[in-house]
Amino acid sequence: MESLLAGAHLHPAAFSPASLSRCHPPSVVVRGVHHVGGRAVRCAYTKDAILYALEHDEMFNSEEVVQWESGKTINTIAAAQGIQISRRCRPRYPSEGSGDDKAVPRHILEQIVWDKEVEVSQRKAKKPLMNVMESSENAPPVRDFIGALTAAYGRNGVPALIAEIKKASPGRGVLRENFNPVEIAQAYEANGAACISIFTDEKHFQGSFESLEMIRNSGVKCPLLCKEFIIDSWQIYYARSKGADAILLIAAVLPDLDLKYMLRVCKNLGMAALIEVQDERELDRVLKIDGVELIGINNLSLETFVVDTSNTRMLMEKRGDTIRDRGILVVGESGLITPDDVAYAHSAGVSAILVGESLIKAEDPGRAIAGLFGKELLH
Ligand SMILES: O=P(O)(O)OC[C@@H](O)[C@@H](O)c1c[nH]c2ccccc12
Repeated sequence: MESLLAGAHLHPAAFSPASLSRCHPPSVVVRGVHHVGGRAVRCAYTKDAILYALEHDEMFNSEEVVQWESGKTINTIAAAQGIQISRRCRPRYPSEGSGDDKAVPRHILEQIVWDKEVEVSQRKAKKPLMNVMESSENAPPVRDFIGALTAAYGRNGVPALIAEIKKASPGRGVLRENFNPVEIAQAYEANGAACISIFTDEKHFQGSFESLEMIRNSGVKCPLLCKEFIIDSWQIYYARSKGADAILLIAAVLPDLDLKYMLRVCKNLGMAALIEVQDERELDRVLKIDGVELIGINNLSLETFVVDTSNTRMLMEKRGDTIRDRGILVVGESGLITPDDVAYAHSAGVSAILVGESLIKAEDPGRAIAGLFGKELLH
């Protein structure tokens, strides 16, 4: 499966423009047999990998293409996995079809994803994959996100804190008027946050990649999570190029093959992936994937933006044993405000928590950390 990422073992004749024009970002679209040293190895190629290979003339000895995975559309594949988000697949290449502009999103998450498709296609047009890959190579070195969480948990005996920087959210509007992301990050770090999560989505959360980059260049040492709605591996390279050490992958948005592929992209870049689930079905999908190290259980429904803090406990009761056996670290996410909330999440079995609103809204977000835990954190 090495070719999954490299995209470098393909024969151009196997891929007609018509097949590439299908609407499949960036899932695996084709399976093939690749002959290595006389041995046939089954491979899966992503559309990005194919396009990358086509664009860069990196064609080697692909033999036979067995079957287009894409007899089905991405939406059919996703729906069969319980995903409620449809992809509109805005045109990226001239041969690709356009989305249906009159469609109405079913809920806020679908709206966000549709907006993200437009944003990413525009960003990609300005900075193609090759350029962003190159910038990611020149980015400041990756820091160990999971290591920082584990160390902080060991040090404090309470779940490690991923403190979040977000100016606004669709459910709550603007959370803080006087908003200086670098100052907040420094205050979080000084008060014992293990890692920092930075919203980069502009349209719905008023975040930016500039804040991520500024925080990374400000001397803050905590590993940084790029909090983005990732739908395309291009965004992972982009996040890395801006100094991110980890990214978020949302199981409600991404079909299994995208999760697997993107996890692999992350690992190749040395980054961590926080894979976020909100229900049992998503958790079971994620637990089937090899190499998962970090799962976030969200108490926030991304369809309704309603919070239920018992969600983490409920899912841990059901799947905690498997999670522990696999050595996966779980992050409890959203709606945590008081030391009792933290204790509740801890007793459910999480080793880390992701907290935004209750810190951001406080007059002094740094000092609010001691209030959240009921004690000062060591760092
Ligand atoms: O601000 P809160 O309730 O402390 O939650 C933080 C974080 O969990 C939340 O921002 C979040 C986690 N995953 C998401 C996905 C989309 C939107 C928001 C989120």
